[in-house]
Amino acid sequence: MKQEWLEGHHARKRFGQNFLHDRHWIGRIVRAIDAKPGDAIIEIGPGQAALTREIIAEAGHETAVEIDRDLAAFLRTQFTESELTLIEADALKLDWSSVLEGKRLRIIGNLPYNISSPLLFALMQGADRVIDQHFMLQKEVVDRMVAEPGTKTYGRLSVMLQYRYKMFKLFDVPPGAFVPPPKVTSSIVRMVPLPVESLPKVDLAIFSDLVGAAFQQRRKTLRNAVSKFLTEEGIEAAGVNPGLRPEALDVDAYVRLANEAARRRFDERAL
Ligand SMILES: C[S@@+](CC[C@H](N)C(=O)[O-])C[C@H]1O[C@@H](n2cnc3c(N)ncnc32)[C@H](O)[C@@H]1O
Repeated sequence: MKQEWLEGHHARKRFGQNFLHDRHWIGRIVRAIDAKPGDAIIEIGPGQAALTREIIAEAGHETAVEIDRDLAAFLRTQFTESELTLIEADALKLDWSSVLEGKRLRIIGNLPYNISSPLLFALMQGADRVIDQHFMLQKEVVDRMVAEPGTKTYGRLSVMLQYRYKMFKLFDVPPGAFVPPPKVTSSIVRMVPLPVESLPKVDLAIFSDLVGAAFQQRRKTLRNAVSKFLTEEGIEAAGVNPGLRPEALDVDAYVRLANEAARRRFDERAL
């Protein structure tokens, strides 16, 4: 019997290592993912294989991205090459569009919390090749991802991700499920990319900049918060009341503002 844990491995803070140890919670997460034989699963940060073992048992194979060399060496002792394809790399520096090429993928991970937002944005690039994503993240981050307009947690992360994915917060996981226990509660989120045909057309760079600017000044009214992009009259032309605060607008309203800003920029250039 191979050892199940890497004895003597000290959890590395810089890699956000909190390993799942509790069978009950591992079981709940694996049931939520519900892998089927032949599913093309990619796991970010397999660590000591708490989820990996179960997923490979169900799907037969998994591709995983791990940054820690010691853990990567350990993982190679646990699985055959036909069970695990291991990419030893920093998930933030990976060219996701090439990794996600071809197959319709299911992405999972108990993510290192320090890189969760940039990683979520990087994965958006390849969302058209993804069936779904299941992640464990800090509860506060998941609350922001799924937040509705008009709430305190609604912000840039909510608007940008809700533009591209339908998201479901599934359940919370307490610190005691991990070794070492993190300081915060975690949550499991399911993200399902919306069909490309259903996405409203928008210039993503302008959309992202405008939404970022709006929420940087979330206490101001829109007329002030997005003044770099649109005049008051421009905001009205997009069908939005300039006296509202940024958190009052839904994703569609931000798309309309970004499109109006893009159109006006284009018209200015054409003059
Ligand atoms: C929170 S631990 C989860 C480990 C394991 N999946 C579990 O549930 O017990 C995060 C894992 O991600 C790895 N990791 C951290 N930063 C990474 C990065 N930039 N790219 C790839 N893996 C990373 C860590 O080494 C660690 O194995």
